[in-house]
Amino acid sequence: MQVLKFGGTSVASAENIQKSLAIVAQAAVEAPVVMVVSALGGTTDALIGAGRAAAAGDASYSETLQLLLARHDEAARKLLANVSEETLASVYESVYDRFEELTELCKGIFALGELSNRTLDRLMSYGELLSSRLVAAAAQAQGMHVVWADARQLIRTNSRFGTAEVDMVTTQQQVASFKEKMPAEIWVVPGFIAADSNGATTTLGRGGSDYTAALLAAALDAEKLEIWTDVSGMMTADPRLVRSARPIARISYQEAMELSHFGAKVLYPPTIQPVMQRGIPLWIKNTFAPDDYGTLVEVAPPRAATVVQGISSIGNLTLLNLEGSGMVGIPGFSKRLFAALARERINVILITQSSSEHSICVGVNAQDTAPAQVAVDEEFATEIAAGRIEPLRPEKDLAIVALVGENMKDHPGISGKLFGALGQNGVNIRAIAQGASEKNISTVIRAQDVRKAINVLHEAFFEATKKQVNLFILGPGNVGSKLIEQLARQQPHLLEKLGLQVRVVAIANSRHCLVDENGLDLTAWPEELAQAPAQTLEEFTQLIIGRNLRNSIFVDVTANPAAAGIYADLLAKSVAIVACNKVAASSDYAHYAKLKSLSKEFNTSYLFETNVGAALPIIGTLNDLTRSGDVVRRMEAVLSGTLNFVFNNYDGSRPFAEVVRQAQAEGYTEPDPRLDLSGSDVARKILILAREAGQVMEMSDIEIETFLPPACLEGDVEAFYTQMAAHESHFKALYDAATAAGKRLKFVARYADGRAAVGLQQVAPGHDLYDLRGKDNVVLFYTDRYVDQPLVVKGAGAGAEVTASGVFADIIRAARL
Ligand SMILES: NC(=O)C1=CN([C@@H]2O[C@H](COP(=O)(O)OP(=O)(O)OC[C@H]3O[C@@H](n4cnc5c(N)ncnc54)[C@H](OP(=O)(O)O)[C@@H]3O)[C@@H](O)[C@H]2O)C=CC1
Ligand SMILES: N[C@@H](CC=O)C(=O)O
Repeated sequence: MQVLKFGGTSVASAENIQKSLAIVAQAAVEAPVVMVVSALGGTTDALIGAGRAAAAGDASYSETLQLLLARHDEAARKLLANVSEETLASVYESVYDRFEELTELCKGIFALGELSNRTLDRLMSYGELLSSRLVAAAAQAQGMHVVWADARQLIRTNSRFGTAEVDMVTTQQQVASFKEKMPAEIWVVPGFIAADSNGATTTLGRGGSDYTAALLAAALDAEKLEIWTDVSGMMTADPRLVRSARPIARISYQEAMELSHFGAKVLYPPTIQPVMQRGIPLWIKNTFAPDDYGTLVEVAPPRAATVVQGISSIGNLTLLNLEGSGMVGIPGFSKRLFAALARERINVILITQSSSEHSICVGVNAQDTAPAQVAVDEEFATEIAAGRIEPLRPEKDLAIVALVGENMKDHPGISGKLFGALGQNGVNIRAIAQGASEKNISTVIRAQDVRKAINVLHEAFFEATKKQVNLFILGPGNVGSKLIEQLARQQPHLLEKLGLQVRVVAIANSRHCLVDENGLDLTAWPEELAQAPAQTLEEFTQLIIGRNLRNSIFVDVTANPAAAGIYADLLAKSVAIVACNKVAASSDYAHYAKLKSLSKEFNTSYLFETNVGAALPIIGTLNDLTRSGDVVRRMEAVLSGTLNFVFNNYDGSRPFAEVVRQAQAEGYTEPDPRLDLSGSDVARKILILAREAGQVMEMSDIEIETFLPPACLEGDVEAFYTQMAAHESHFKALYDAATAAGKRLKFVARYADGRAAVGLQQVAPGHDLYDLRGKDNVVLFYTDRYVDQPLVVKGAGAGAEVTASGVFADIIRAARL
């Protein structure tokens, strides 16, 4: 024999019932079938609602019953369209009779104003009684040899209404004798319901139809049990939370049990025990895609390709912490804690105790929080009054996320990877539990982190080839728009070669903010951004934090001080920062140091390679030197693309101001070009290099020798250009003097022994800085290892395209951390 169970969606409508019957008909060709059915999807909830309404004196329960009747009536008409009048009348009678009973029952509840567990069990049983009658009639109408079997005559339980426990021995006997009396090709049996020794209706818990099927499979020693549902098997994670979740083909009973306990809703947890005891294979199949393989739960599945089989979660969790020095070394505290909870019938989901014995922590369903608190505080009233332990401390809004897999046993590094992946994404772990069997590692985290945590873990354990990265880009100007262009072009390459799915979730400037959590269209963004709503920087920060997406990176492509002010908040939430904005790294040393330490503390990136020399690997090289123990003694550099361009192109044949305008037009200058021309931009770059070399320095420690007449720095940018034009002779004189000496003008930054200065110099031929073309930058590092011959980094040091490519490279570094 074989047992096939069809869940609520599989029998939710006449069409679905037809699909289920087709599956049964095909199976019956091989061997007799026991078809266990749930109530039509949504019926049980409706019945409970009607019962509660009636008990509360709300007459609207009768409308609920009418709706249920109409729904069953409609299904019956469709399913039985071709049967004789006589058959139809008899089916209708049985359906209407049930509704009459149901109506009477609800009237009684209404009159008494009370809904006991016993009555509720009876009330709920009508869902399966009706559906199974309907399915049996439809099967008969199709010419199948069907017997309707009342589960209450098959499955015996005790009289604990609501949570009845099965009497296996009597159930086995009743099933055997029924089989003898009523042999048939197909039995149709209502799931979920049973009866106690007095014949009173009991139920097996929500989802209990799976259990009914497993009990019958065990009692009949069936060849197999099939659970037909609306998904193609047990999944590696909840597909509503993880898009890339996939079905698990083969899994052991123990693993399936762990996963079903931890919220894999396709299987009611107690289902596995009866079939596991007899080694009956259990299939989970999809009624709506019957050809899909599904999941086979069996004794010894082949070794899985992945160490972890699935990731599961339980929401609505409260942690109860019992703490106090009075517990240490005294036997019996845990026993009393668990006894107090058990007296209130509170189920303990998770237990942890530190070896200091100073605290015990248990996880319970959130709805049990208040009764648990009362029960435990009462139990320990004496100790609490004496100050030996604290009153029970509940922590709410938590969830469990668990890794499940038999291969985790004796496999080092699994917990390390788990903690690393969660830690990098700012998911704080409140408690941990791992049984000695090593089949399950459970972590308790904030409920609001569950989606992110499961996705991060799914990527870490199942998608070695893919990691999703979520970018929030502020400042799509000169550099920012080039960056977006490069990202759009390289997305396929990143996925294929680096396994990175880089999505731009938000783009904002000072006026608008465009957001799409599924990733923006990187071609249409300029028009869409212009139409998008306004958002303050504070709101943008909250957007990044609030979305709580895994592997989030804030990309600051502005020159704005306020934007630099949000890094600390983001790093503290494990959001990585990639900035070409130089404000933060050149701000007060204390702030710079705080950002560096937050990045360490929260194990996330703060990268700003483009702050010096655009995309040239200057900061990276310096970091490599110092990390390997070298000491930077001296640096000599040209760090302004703008100034190098200007002095390479100015010879007095056209006005100095015009050459500066050209540098601005070509995208080398800061948004405010006065920063370049005044030497301030170079000063902040040498400051950043000195700091990265290990010096504690402030901007005020940098000596800036400006070559601009003071009048050029008064007023706004237009006044700056006007004043430069007015002082043309000053610039010409600087040029002529250098040329007369056979030298070139270079704006040079120098650092030595903790002191730094920037200024214009005449550089002679043969000097390392003399032959520096166009907008190039160069840095000469003199260190303990590079004593006479410096380590030189040289190349294009400004421009939107190259700078964007440097930001891009930092994004990849942050993504691959
Ligand atoms: N050009 C280069 O060679 C290099 C540049 N950099 C750095 O790149 C950064 C950007 O330069 P660049 O692209 O030329 O500058 P742009 O002026 O072209 O772009 C700046 C962008 O920032 C936005 N922005 C400004 N203030 C805010 C704010 N408060 N909130 C949100 N968005 C804001 C602007 O939006 P809006 O249009 O609304 O004002 C604009 O989109 C600068 O920090 C610069 O130092 C670094 C290395 C090299
Ligand atoms: N304005 C800067 C650009 C990069 O920092 C420069 O000219 O070097």
